Amino acid sequence: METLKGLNAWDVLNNINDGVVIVDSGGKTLWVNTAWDRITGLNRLDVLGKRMADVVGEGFYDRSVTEAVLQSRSITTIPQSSKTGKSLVSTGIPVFTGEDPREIQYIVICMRDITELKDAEHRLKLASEQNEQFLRQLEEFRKQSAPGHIVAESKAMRDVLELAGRIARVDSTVLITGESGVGKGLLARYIHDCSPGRRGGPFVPINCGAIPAPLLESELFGYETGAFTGAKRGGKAGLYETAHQGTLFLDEIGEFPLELQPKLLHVLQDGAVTRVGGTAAHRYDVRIVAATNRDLEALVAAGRFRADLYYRLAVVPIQIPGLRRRQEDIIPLAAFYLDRYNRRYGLRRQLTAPLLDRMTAYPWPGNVRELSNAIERMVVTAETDFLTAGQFDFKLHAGDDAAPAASVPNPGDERPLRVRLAEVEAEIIARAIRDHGTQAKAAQALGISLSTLIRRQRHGRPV
Ligand SMILES: Nc1ncnc2c1ncn2[C@@H]1O[C@H](COP(=O)(O)OP(=O)(O)OP(=O)(O)O)[C@@H](O)[C@H]1O
Repeated sequence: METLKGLNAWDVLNNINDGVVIVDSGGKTLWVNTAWDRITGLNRLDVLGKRMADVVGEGFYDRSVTEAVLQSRSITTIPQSSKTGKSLVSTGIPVFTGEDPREIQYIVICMRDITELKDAEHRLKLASEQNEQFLRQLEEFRKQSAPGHIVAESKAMRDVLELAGRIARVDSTVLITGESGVGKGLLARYIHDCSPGRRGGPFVPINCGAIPAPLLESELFGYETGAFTGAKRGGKAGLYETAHQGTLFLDEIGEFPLELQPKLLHVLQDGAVTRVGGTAAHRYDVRIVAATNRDLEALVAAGRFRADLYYRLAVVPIQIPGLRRRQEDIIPLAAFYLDRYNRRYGLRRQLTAPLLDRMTAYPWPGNVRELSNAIERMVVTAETDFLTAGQFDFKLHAGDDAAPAASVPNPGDERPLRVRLAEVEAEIIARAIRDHGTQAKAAQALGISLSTLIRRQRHGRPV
C-alpha cells in the first residue's frame, strides 16, 4: 500500500475505461469522469449539475439508471442508448449513509459502451440468418437433385404430376403411357410415394418384357413345392404377394405374354392369387401401376393384347408427352443433370447459352434418358468447364456416324470378315446401349437376349 501513497482517487476514476458518474440522493449529477465523454459521445458540461431525470427528459439518454436505483434502492443494471447512437449498459450502485442503512447518500454509476458488441451481435444474427437461409436452399437443392425428384416446369408435366398426386390417394389401377425414357418408371414411383396408405409399404417393379412367359408366371404369382422341376422346397412368394400393402409396377405391360393375360386379369379383378402348382387362392392388398411405350389400343386391335385386360388396366390413363413436346423442361432438366454429374464427378462444369439453344431445338428421341446421358458425356469429356454447343453437335455426329462408319467397310481393311463383322456388331450394340440406357433395354430393342448382347459386345472389342 506504501507505493499507492499520494495516488489521487479522482485521477484513477478518470483513467479507467468505463464512464463513471456520481449523483446525489436527489438524482443530481455531482461528478462525471473524462472517459464518460468518449463513451457516451456527449459533453460532461451538458449534464453536470442537472438532475438525471431532466437529462433523460432533454433526450441525452433514453432512460435513467439513477431513477431505477432510487426506486429499487439496490444495485441496478439497465441497457441505455444515448442520443449520439451509442449502446450502453449502466450499473447504478447506491451508497448509503452510515446512520441509516436505507438512506441513499449518493449513487455511483458505471457505464460501458457496448455499441461494438451490439453491432457484432447484429452481424452475427444476420450471418446466422443468412446461414440458415443458405442451408435451407442447399437442402432444397439437395432434395431436388436427389434421385426420384421429377423436374416439371412445363404445364404438360405439371398437369401430369398434379393428376398423379390426386389419384395416388385412391387405389385405382393406373396405366402410364409414353415413349421410352419419358419418365414412366419415375412417375410410377412418385404415385407410390404420394400414396398415404402405401408409401410405407413395398414398391415392387417388374419388367414384363424382360422375363420369358413361363418364368414370368412364377415370378409374378409365386409357386408351390414341386410346381416344376427345380422348384424350391416350400415354394416361393410371387412379386404380387411381395407387393402386399404396397404397389406392383408392371413395366412394359405391352410385352405381357398373351397366354398369361387371363390369369393377370383374374388376379386384378379378384385381388386373389393362386401360386403356380397351388390350389388355394390368397387375397392381397396391392395397387397396380402399369406402363408401356407401346400403343396398347393398336395391340388390342391386332389381337396381341386382350381388350378386357386393357380396360381393366386403363382405369386411370396417364400419358407423359415426349420431351420435344414440352420444351420448357429441357433447360431445367439440363441444369438438374448438370448438378447431379458435377457432384458425382467433383467437377464444376457450366452450361453455355448456345449449348442450351441447341439442346432446346434438338428433338430428343430418347427423351430424358438421352438428355441425362448427353449431359453426363459432356461433363466427363469436356476439356474446360464451359460446355459448348460444339460438344453437343459432336455428340450428335458421333452418334449419327457411329453405325455408318462401322458398317461401310473400309477399303484398306484387310482383316477377316468375321473380325470386321464383330466390330460392326459391337458398335451397333454400343449405340443401342447409349440410346436405351441399359444393356437389358438395348438387348430388348435389338431383339437379342441379354447374355447374347454381353457376349457379342465383348467379342467386338479390338484384341
Ligand atoms: N421429369 C424428370 N425429371 C428428372 N428425371 C427424369 C424425368 N423424367 C425421366 N427422368 C429420368 O430419366 C430416366 C428415364 O426415366 P424412366 O426410366 O422413368 O423412363 P421410362 O419412360 O420408364 O423409360 P422406358 O420406357 O425405357 O422404361 C431415369 O433416370 C429418370 O430418373
